[in-house]
Amino acid sequence: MEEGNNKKKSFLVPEPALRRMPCYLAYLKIASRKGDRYISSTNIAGDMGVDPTQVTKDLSYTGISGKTRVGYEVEPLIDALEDFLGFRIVDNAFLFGAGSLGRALLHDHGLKQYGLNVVKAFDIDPAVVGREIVDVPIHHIDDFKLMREEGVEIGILTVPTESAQQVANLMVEGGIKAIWNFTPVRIKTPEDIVVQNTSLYAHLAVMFNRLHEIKQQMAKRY
Ligand SMILES: NC(=O)c1ccc[n+]([C@@H]2O[C@H](COP(=O)([O-])OP(=O)(O)OC[C@H]3O[C@@H](n4cnc5c(N)ncnc54)[C@H](O)[C@@H]3O)[C@@H](O)[C@H]2O)c1
Repeated sequence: MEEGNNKKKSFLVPEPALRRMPCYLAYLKIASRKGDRYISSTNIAGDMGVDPTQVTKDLSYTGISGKTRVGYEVEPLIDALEDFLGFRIVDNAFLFGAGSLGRALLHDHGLKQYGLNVVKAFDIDPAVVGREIVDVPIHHIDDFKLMREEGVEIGILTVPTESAQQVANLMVEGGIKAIWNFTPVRIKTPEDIVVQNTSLYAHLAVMFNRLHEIKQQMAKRY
């Protein structure tokens, strides 16, 4: 699924709370479009299938608290969540591996909305090096070191599994401080590097398993 390499380290905000926050944000934006000015943690909890005390605790990390009886003011809470999650500041990033998944990410408009702007991509394939994909130039990986002075600290890793560790090492040497790792390889990095592993297929496996279990339960019932 999605997990970081930071289990040993202690952070102020627990990862599950951070993962729920974008869902609260999306929910609040829908409420805002409907014209709701206030919303209670009970409503949010009921609609999102979360415990109300959990909602209150999660939202307290933004520094905003609800008012008795009326709940949270929707717009300030949206602002606070976006600020807290870093979605309002756009960070530049490099992408490593402009293949099928890398290209799909370059085409995704959502990344920039959520604060991530891919400015360059790196690959080894002569068929893509020198080209642009949605205005993002593709350079040869060997040129990456020359670009370290650009101060980009975030790297997206979408190379084949066999090259994952080697490219991750290059990324770290080149000044990357946070790696969004889409490969299934559990890459090894120095302690001060943030690694976020993401797998669509892990979620797919959970979906298949749940579907299978529900079908079995239904079959037993009837
Ligand atoms: N997390 C997910 O949900 C998910 C989904 C799909 C694929 N993946 C993983 O993402 C990775 C990429 O998958 P894909 O389908 O896009 O593969 P792909 O073969 O289409 O693309 C890989 C790209 O990396 C380039 N590359 C190879 N070695 C390189 C190197 N040393 N430096 C820079 N670029 C290099 C290749 O030329 C190619 O363009 C794989 O590890 C795959 O397992 C993960």
